[in-house]
Amino acid sequence: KEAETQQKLANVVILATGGTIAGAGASAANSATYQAAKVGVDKLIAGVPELAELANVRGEQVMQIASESISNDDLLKLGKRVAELAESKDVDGIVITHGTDTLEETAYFLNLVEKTDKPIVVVGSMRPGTAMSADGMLNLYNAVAVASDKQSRGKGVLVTMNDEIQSGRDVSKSVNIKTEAFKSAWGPMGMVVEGKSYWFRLPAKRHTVNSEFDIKQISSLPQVDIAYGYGNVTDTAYKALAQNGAKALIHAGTGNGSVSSRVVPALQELRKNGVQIIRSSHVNQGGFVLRNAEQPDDKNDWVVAHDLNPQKARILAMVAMTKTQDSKELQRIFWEY
Ligand SMILES: NC(=O)C[C@H](N)C(=O)O
Repeated sequence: KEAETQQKLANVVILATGGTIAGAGASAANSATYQAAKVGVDKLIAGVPELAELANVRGEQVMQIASESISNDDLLKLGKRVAELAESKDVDGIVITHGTDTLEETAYFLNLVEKTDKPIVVVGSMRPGTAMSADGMLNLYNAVAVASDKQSRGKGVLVTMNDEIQSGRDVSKSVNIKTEAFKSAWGPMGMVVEGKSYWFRLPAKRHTVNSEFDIKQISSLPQVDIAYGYGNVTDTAYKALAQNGAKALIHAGTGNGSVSSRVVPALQELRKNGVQIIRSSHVNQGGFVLRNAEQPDDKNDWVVAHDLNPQKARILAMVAMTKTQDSKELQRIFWEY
C-alpha cells in the first residue's frame, strides 16, 4: 500500500543553498539577529514531515551560504545542477531553498536559462527556523506543493513566499524583516493554501522552454556592475567599475532612470569605449524606463531596462551578453524577457 502511494506521488528534489530558511538564532525571540546558512537540507526536510504527503522528496546540499554572498560561479553551478535534474525521468519538480536577499536574482536567472517545463520553485524565509512564528516551514511546504503540481508546468520559474505564487521574473524583495517581503509590480500569479495551488495569471514574457538562452551553453558570465543615482552624484563609481573590467554598467537611476548631468559625459565616453550602458530605476514600487525618455538613448546608443529593477537588469545583461555585444540586440532582449 505504502509503495503504491509513493508511486503516485510526484518526485521532487530540494536543492538547498543556505539563507535564513536554513538559519538559526540563539533564542526563539531572535527573529532578526541570527546566523543564516546553518541547517543542512536533511534537517530542513525532517522539520516538515508533512512534505511526505505531497511528494517523494529528497534533498541535495548544493552550497551553504547567505544569499548576499552568491557569486556568478554559484549561479552557474546551481543552474547546471537544476538542468541535469530537469532532464532526469524520475524528477517531476525542483525546489531551491535560498536566502531572500538575492532570491529574485537567482529565480530570474533560472527563468532565463533552464530549458524545461518542469516546475522549478525558489523559496526562502524571513525568519530562521528557531524563531517564534518561523515562516520557513510553511513556505517550504507550499514550494513542494507547487513543484509537485502538474498545473505548475510551463509557467516559468516560480517563487512561493507568504502563501503567494509569484513569477521569478517579476518578484522582488520589497521590504525586509516582515514576512510579506516579496512583491511584484504586476501582482502574484496565484495562491497556495493547504497544499493546493490556485492560479490567476500567466507570465507574458519569454522564459524557460521559450528562451533563446540555455545553461548548458553558458560556461562563464561577463562582468556587469551597478552604480546608483542620487543627488550630488559624481561619475567616480561608473568610471571605477568600468576600469575594473565591467562590460556593461547598470545605471540604478533616479525616477525614470534619469542620469545626472555630472554623470552623462562619462557614460557617453564609456559607451564609445565599448561598455554597454543600461538605464534602470531604483524607485521602490516598480520602475518603468522607456527609450529616449529623460535621455536620448538612440543618440547615446544606450539600452533601457524597462520594468526590470537594477539587480534583475544585471542578470539579463549578463545572460544576453553571453550571446551578443550588439546594443540593438540587447535592447530587443530587454523588451522580450
Ligand atoms: N532572509 C534571508 O534569507 C536573508 C539572508 N541574508 C540571506 O539572503 O541569505
